[in-house]
Amino acid sequence: MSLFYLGPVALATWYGGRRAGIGIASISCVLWYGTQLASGFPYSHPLIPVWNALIRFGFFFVTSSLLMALRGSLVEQRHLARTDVLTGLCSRRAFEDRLDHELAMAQRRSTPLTLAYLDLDDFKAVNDSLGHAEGDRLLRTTGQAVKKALRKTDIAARLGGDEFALLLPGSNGHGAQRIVEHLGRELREAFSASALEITCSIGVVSFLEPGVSATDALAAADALMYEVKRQGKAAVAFRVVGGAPLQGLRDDGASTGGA
Ligand SMILES: Nc1nc2c(ncn2[C@@H]2O[C@H](COP(=O)(O)OP(=O)(O)OP(=O)(O)O)[C@@H](O)[C@H]2O)c(=O)[nH]1
Repeated sequence: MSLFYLGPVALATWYGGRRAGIGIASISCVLWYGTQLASGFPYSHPLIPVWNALIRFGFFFVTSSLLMALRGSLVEQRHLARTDVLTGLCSRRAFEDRLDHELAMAQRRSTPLTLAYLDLDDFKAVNDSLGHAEGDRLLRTTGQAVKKALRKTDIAARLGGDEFALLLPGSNGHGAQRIVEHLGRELREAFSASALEITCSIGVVSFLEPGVSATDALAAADALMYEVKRQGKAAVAFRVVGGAPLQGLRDDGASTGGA
């Protein structure tokens, strides 16, 4: 009988929250109390059915509270898994999910999409010379500058260490160039405000005819960023994949300016 009432209480708590759970628990106890009275059972004391109803309500209340705590902790775990705690940007996992989704949308709508891969230059030296806490502060500063530079529809992530990724849905090479230039200004401002001589290397790949997998897209932007590192760091390289080459943008990964 308890389980008969417990099911709806648990479901109401899980999907509707504590109030809904307590509401259903109260209704269940009243109904149960009513059926006990209606059964005509000869209780040794008239208050026994009331006592039973209170005990059941207490049981439902505790169950409901435990379920709420469990649900809260699951929601928090999920949020933590999808967020980079240090910067508040997306985690790698969340970013890859969004990239998958945005690539599928871009393919369906035949719209372009740009992916940028950013890595701080000589970040290890900051950690080594100024300490890990200062390194963390720099990562947070970078995350804030990235957030400031992006549009609401763009997505940014810290993939790990000093590596960041930016996803710019709907942006072709020219649109991405404007955003990345804006990002460069934000980063220079943020770094100079922190009195740190820091630069970064960025690889920006625009997919004009998306049909590429998330893994390959990320690998292409990562490879382009490494090409910038190899050529001396502190620069941005743009690359356009698919469609006709755009005027003013090299599609061979050439460096186009400092970051
Ligand atoms: N402060 C801090 N450091 C981190 C964190 N995660 C990784 N690191 C450090 O970040 C550094 C990453 O260095 P790399 O990107 O490999 O090298 P780099 O010095 O930036 O050199 P280049 O990438 O070649 O310019 C390593 O020293 C890691 O220990 C973190 O969360 N906080």
